[in-house]
Amino acid sequence: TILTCMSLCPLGMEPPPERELLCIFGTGDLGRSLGQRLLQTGYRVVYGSRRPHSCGPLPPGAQVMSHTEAAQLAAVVIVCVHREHYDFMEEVAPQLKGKVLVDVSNNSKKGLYPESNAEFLQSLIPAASVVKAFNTVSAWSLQNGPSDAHRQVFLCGDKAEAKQKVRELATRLGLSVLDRGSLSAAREVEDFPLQLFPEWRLPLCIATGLTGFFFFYLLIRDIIYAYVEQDKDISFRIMVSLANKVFPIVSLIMLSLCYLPGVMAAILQLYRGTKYRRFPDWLDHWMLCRKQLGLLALGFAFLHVLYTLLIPIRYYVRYKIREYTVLQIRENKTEVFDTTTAWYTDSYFSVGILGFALYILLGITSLPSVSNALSWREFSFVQVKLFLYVYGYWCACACHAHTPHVNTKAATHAQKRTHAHTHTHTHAQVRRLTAPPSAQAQGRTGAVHTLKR
Ligand SMILES: NC(=O)C1=CN([C@@H]2O[C@H](COP(=O)(O)OP(=O)(O)OC[C@H]3O[C@@H](n4cnc5c(N)ncnc54)[C@H](OP(=O)(O)O)[C@@H]3O)[C@@H](O)[C@H]2O)C=CC1
Ligand SMILES: [Cu+2]
Repeated sequence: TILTCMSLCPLGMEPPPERELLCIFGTGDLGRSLGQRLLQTGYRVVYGSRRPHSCGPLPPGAQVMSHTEAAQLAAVVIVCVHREHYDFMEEVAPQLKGKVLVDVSNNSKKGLYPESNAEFLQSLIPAASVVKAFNTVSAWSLQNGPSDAHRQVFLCGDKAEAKQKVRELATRLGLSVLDRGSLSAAREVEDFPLQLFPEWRLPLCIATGLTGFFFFYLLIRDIIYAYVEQDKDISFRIMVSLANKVFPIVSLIMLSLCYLPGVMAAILQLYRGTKYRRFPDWLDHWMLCRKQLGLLALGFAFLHVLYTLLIPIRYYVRYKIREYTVLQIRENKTEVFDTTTAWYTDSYFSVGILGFALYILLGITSLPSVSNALSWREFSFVQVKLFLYVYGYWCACACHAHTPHVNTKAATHAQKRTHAHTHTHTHAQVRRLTAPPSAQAQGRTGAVHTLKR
């Protein structure tokens, strides 16, 4: 007997455990992918189907039979059927007594049914323990091996042992599991796949609203006004000039909206004398999307930078410079270099760049991966970012407070000049425009001559 035992269990190893049998209802996309993964992981799989003999191709090694037969064989039944078809479950109810039922279903819309799918299933089969799981992984990602983004499984259920079983199963499939509590949390879990950037919604709405508002405001003020009052068509300005006014305005407003609720919350806490009371809902919502507000503000600031860098290569700007140069030549005048203007424009740009650098710094320190890597001391140092913010905001404000000032100064300067030119040259220009090309050439050589002279 010792010899036979030695040969049966060599090196004192226990005999390999019987591979556990799992049951899957439904041979659709998810049923097949999940079954395939379970087989690869070392489970045995039996499918329960309405048409065990005519269902599509199944993963090799799986058995198919009727729902009743399949349910009898396994302790865990994964229901890969849409909720609309759950009524067939009632016929199988006697075989499902005391079993673990896994509900994987999702809905196509929020609030389609009064109760969650999992709770509905539990009410159909009260004698089974329903566990909600796997609804956030897709058939596709199961087939391709789950990537990081598709690894998260949320569990909920009322029976601890049932949950433990499903947790083991999911872990063996290489998924990471998060327990969301009792079955009443199923509704929330079922809403996860339907969520569309929930914390981005409000900031995006604000950004769109502000952009739209300022765009139309500036459209009326600049372009439509010029068209109606002076009969000038400057509609081309919509693309760059107008956009480059809208973006910094929206960016600064979003930045202040990002920091305002924190200040308001602090004031509220001081006023109430306690930090243990809930904030009002609106403030709560607002506080929760601060990061997104800040990131959008950074995005708009970035656009402003790009649009500003673009200015020198714009056709309109190059045209204006050329025109002005030509006028100077014709007038035989030289503009003296104005140190004050040079100082103005240079400091305006440098303040803008520094403001943008602070913006980026704020953006980086708000990333969780960065703030998590900081020690407490470093973290409290980063708290100084509030100060940095104030400074950055001040810089940006200063920059933009200067913008109209510098611009109007330069613009009135330039305008005065061009006006002077147009006034003195109107007749000459009209003559030149109506004159034949040879005369135009003459005019030009005349200008060159005057320049040489
Ligand atoms: N596809 C996916 O990526 C994901 C799907 N889910 C959920 O998994 C469930 C199944 O999805 P999926 O596999 O894509 O759907 P499919 O439409 O591909 O498959 C559904 C299966 O349900 C069975 N079925 C259909 N009608 C009935 C009925 N009247 N009575 C009994 N059984 C029926 C059929 O199997 P048979 O013919 O063998 O009876 C069918 O193959 C859904 O609740 C879905 O929300 C969750 C996460 C991801
Ligand atoms: Cu600017």
